[in-house]
Amino acid sequence: MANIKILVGTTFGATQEIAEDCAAQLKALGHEACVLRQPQYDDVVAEDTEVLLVCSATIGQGEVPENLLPLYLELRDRFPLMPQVGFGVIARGDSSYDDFAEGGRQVADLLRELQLRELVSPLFLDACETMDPEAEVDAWIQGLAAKL
Ligand SMILES: Cc1cc2nc3c(=O)[nH]c(=O)nc-3n(C[C@H](O)[C@H](O)[C@H](O)COP(=O)(O)O)c2cc1C
Repeated sequence: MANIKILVGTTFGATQEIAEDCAAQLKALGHEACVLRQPQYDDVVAEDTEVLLVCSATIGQGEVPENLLPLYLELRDRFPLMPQVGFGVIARGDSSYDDFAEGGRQVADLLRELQLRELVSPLFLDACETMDPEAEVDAWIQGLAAKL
């Protein structure tokens, strides 16, 4: 059983719903999962953090949503190395924009720099293609859970 902290980056709420679905599925598989809508630096670097699951949309011109941005910037500034922590990223965007899913990509890049272990490749969700990504998310979570 793993302790999974789900960090949400959202502006309009769609990615929050995805994060809640992930939490429900991970709990059904016997893991501990909590969704952090305003994730703080201390939550992330806490000793009980085993896995970070980042569910992030993109806003502006390829930017991390405002609710996740302070944590992103603090991690980038303070640069805590966390090789003992695993991670996965769900990056939601819209391919009609130039910088598709760039917010999630930026977070994934930073977590790699901080030496977290990438458990599975990021899942990219295109709001332009599918409004209801539940099946894709469920399959991806199964893949993640197999690595825990
Ligand atoms: C003003 C605005 C800017 C956006 N910029 C981007 C972008 O640069 N790249 C991208 O992939 N998606 C972009 N999107 C699309 C959102 O990421 C997408 O609609 C997503 O589903 C929103 O998720 P949320 O409801 O969790 O905020 C933008 C949407 C808006 C409204």
